[in-house]
Amino acid sequence: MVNQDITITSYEVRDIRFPTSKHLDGSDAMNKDPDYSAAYVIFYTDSDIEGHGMTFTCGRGTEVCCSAIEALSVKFVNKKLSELTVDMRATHQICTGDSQLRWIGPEKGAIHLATGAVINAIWDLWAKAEKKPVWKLVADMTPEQFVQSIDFRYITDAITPEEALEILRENAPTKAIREAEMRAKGYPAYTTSAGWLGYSDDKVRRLCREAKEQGFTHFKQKVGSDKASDIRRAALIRSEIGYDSVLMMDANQVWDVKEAIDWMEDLLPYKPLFIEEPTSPDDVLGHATIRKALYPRTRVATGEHIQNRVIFKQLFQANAIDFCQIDSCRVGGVNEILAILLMAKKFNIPVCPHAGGVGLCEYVQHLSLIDYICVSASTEGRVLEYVDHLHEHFLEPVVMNNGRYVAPLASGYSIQMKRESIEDYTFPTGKVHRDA
Ligand SMILES: C[C@H](O)[C@@H](O)[C@@H](O)[C@H](O)C(=O)O
Ligand SMILES: [Mg+2]
Repeated sequence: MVNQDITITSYEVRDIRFPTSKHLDGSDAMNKDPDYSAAYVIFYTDSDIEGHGMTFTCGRGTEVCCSAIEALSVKFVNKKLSELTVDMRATHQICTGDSQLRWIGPEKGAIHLATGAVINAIWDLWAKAEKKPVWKLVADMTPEQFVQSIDFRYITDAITPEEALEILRENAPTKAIREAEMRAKGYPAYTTSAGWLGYSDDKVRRLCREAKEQGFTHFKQKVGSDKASDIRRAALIRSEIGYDSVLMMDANQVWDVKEAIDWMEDLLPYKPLFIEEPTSPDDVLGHATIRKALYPRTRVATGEHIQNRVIFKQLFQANAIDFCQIDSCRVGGVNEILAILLMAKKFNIPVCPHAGGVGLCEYVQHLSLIDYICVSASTEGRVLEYVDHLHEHFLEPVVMNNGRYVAPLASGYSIQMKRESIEDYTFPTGKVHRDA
């Protein structure tokens, strides 16, 4: 493969922060004032192709992820791209299997967020070398190549490589039909940006109206800070979107298990499709208890803080969730996502990725296309999150049309930021921070 005859020569890591807390964009009951940020990495090569990747953070702490990215990136210098892509499972394990770094995980927290950035940058590099978007690179893989990129350690009690192959082989003959459909129609989305907790009622009302006009039929509301205000806000949103549209609710981990059930009882009249992150992301059995108490009056969703495939496995095994919200860089990048998509398919749980923040929409559009074309072969009950912030900083920002993501066609993982944005928002030396 001539395309891949390139070698990584160096890397650059940047701490990039956007002052979104100024207008409370992205605010919720737990994250009251996020500054949407990226721990960002660029792999340079001996050609003009660069691999870009990032992991999403909320401001303070981005420097910790940058340090972890440095620790991992150095391991890729002098590697040939072909040497990395020939065995993507082994490439993933360069990050997750380091015999010393592993101690500060394993496969969780800042070091795993860093793995997400680094592995995603390698996929970006590979896809650019092959002149394909990442989703198409994966959609063109044989079932064997797809499975070869996954680390099945710790999940074979839920799905074996053979079972994974069976799923992919069954879908392979019809992949082209679904690909054509996605190119023509795009992937259905829902919006969160109308319902941030820190927005005034008037602003929420206006944003709901605008989103409806743009074709959205699914809306997410932030809850969990003050029950009376949640009830008032739910009534307000319902009055704007009606009961033909779908309302979701997101508590961002604020409640204890019993508190979650009691609080939601009072919000059920507004018919939320699901309650997202009702409690700690590590509490598998707590999610199962909440689900048992509320199902089917509402359902349970989680994923943006689920640290790895093992916890997703347990959530599936324990019947703890109804919607699986993979996060493109919370877990260790594309490889681990593929494992989670396959498990979700086996347990018949729809995948509705977490997006928003900065860069997450750009990433996850690829993942939902992979899910539909190769794995789930269904869009039923599936919507991909959309948040209308910071897209202007990307070279190839997401494109929405009538409440759907338009399939991205540019090479790579759509995550490359404009050089000017990288410079201006680098913390603390960039122009935006110096002038603040
Ligand atoms: C801090 C962030 O904006 C979160 O509120 C956001 O990721 C949210 O949970 C979501 O589901 O989009
Ligand atoms: Mg959320």
